[in-house]
Amino acid sequence: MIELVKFPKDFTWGVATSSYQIEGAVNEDGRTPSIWDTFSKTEGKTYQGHTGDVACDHYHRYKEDVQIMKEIGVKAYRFSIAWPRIFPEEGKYNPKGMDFYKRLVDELLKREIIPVATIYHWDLPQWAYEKNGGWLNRESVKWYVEYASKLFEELGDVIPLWITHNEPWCSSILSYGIGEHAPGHKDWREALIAAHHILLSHGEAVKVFRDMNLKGAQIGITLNLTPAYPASEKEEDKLAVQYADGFANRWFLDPIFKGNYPEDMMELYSKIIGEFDFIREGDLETISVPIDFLGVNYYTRSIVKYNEDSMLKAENVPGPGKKTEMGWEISPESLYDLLKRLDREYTKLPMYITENGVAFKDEVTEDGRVHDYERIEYIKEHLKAIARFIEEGGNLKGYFVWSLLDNFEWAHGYSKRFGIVYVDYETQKRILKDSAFWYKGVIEKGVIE
Ligand SMILES: N#[N+]C[C@@H]1[C@@H](O)[C@H](O)[C@@H](O)[C@@H]2O[C@H]12
Repeated sequence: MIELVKFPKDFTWGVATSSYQIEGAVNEDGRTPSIWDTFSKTEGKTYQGHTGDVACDHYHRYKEDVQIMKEIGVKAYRFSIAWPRIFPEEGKYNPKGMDFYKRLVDELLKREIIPVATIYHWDLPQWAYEKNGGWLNRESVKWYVEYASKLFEELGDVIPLWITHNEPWCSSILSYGIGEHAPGHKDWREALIAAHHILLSHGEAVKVFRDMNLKGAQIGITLNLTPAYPASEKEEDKLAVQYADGFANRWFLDPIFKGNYPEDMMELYSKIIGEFDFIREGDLETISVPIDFLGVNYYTRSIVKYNEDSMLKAENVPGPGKKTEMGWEISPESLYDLLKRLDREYTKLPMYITENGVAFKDEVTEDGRVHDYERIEYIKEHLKAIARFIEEGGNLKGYFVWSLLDNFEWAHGYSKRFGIVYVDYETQKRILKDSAFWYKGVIEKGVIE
């Protein structure tokens, strides 16, 4: 007996991308460098020195890509807007840069695909970084609000869903603390300062959004969340989970939904960074202004054991499940656990899975196809976890596959393929993978078998 898992008729089936990862055209129509242009051109920062100079050439091929979305039947397209196209210099608006997004949105609306815009997906203008370190400078909040306000003015009447930030954990901790992403700093105090200013900019942008009273438009934020599990039943491993959870999840969930940073993490971090003198009166009220939805990016879980020598008192141990090309354990059941926890402890607001997907070694076979069965299996199992949550009354409104296209996977360059559409970077030819055809069927029927 084949088990059929049904989704609500109005479920939002989508795909997601981001500007620096697919657009290319880095010097076109007034765009100036972002921190990722600089970082990717810095020796040793990306796989084989790959950059986003050309990427998927989406800036020129966007009509073809929107047509592909139509063929797959997606209902919504989550893309990000490149800040350096809109404000190539401080205070200098670039209408030509905005015009690209107006053309893109027109194409989407012509095909009845809902545009979902991420305001910041990591491509900070280089000019902002050069003013005392970008997100380290509290002025970044002002620059960001000026940028977001212009987007609301110019596109607020045609884009119904706005995401202020993509994965603030990555644009602060990974970028200013761990150093794997642009601008590549390795300073814990800087990481927490950047996180604070990014969250503050989120809150200030939401306030402006509310004041503009954009009919039918909603605003939220996308967090990458990684549920942590203990390596054993030992009390010390459970303590390791508490800190791993605070590090990955609560440091962002708590200020947004509870109006405070988690006490246990403040105590832990204060031993490393000293005073939290960058937090001012009223900041947490701003950060926790009400939003309309939460975007959740989910890829994997973590399993941790206690390690006295680690700053977080936690050390990752590999999970028993199958691993992806990124080395991440496949754990759809942890997505179910995560959603139930968010519902229980944080919010009853609508949620969207704004990214879920997987990298495997995709190859074009002799028949000219890409038989990515493992990706179909991955998406199917995660959709089943989502369906179970919805079945139990969970307020989950949509799912965006990461990604529409194979693209520039940050420090991994083009070595990791996440797309449901294969990109031959030599020719820029697009090939719908088997997963794209499978996803088309799921969208058409609203069920998975
Ligand atoms: N890695 N990985 C894939 C994917 C990345 O390509 C996106 O840009 C991020 O939002 C998030 O990290 C997830």
